[in-house]
Amino acid sequence: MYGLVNKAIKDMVCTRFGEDIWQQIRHKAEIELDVFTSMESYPDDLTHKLVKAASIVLDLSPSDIMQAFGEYWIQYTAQEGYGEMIDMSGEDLPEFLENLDNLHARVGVSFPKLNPPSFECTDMEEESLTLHYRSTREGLSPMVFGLVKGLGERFDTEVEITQTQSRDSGADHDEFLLRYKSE
Ligand SMILES: O=C(O)CCCCN(CCc1ccccc1OCc1ccc(-c2ccc(Oc3ccccc3)cc2)cc1)Cc1ccc(C(=O)O)cc1
Repeated sequence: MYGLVNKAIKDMVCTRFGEDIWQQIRHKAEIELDVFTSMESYPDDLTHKLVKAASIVLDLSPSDIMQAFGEYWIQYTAQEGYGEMIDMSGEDLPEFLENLDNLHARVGVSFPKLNPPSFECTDMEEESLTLHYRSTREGLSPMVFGLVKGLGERFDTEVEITQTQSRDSGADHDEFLLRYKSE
């Protein structure tokens, strides 16, 4: 994952729990680095270690950590200069999700080590859609709940997300039913 992700995790911990909780998490994760370079690519394992250590130190489940991170990612990337990119990708929540693979393709042009997940929308109705999430990475599906919640806040749209299929229980990809109020 690009360092931007690890920087966002550090930033979320520092702003919400303080610097010394971050140091405890970094120590527990046995990570020497204290500064992550946004445009450098780091092993995915480093991010998994951070999530696991944060879950122990904060006494929260890894799923809670990933949901909180997903939500934080939306505001963090907007403040880190990707706000226009997000704004260009859709006028509303469904349109953004339909364009998300294109957004990743655009980022990937400049940053070839990007290994983005794929998001596909089907069964699109006025106030609902099915979101298919495919990733080469294991166990990050709780992050999708937070990402969608964060998008709801960004688009000022009430959204309810339920997982309808899960890789953990044998499906070939994760699937979510999204219900939202169209303004
Ligand atoms: O792999 C998985 O299964 C879960 C990945 C969860 C994080 N994604 C969230 C995607 C997303 C979902 C909903 C709404 C918004 C989302 O993200 C928008 C977005 C996506 C990518 C970036 C991005 C921008 C620059 C990057 O790299 C940099 C950063 C600074 C300078 C140079 C390069 C890396 C990602 C920014 C916003 C974004 C992402 C971040 C990093 C990677 C990667 O390094 O492969 C792949 C995807």
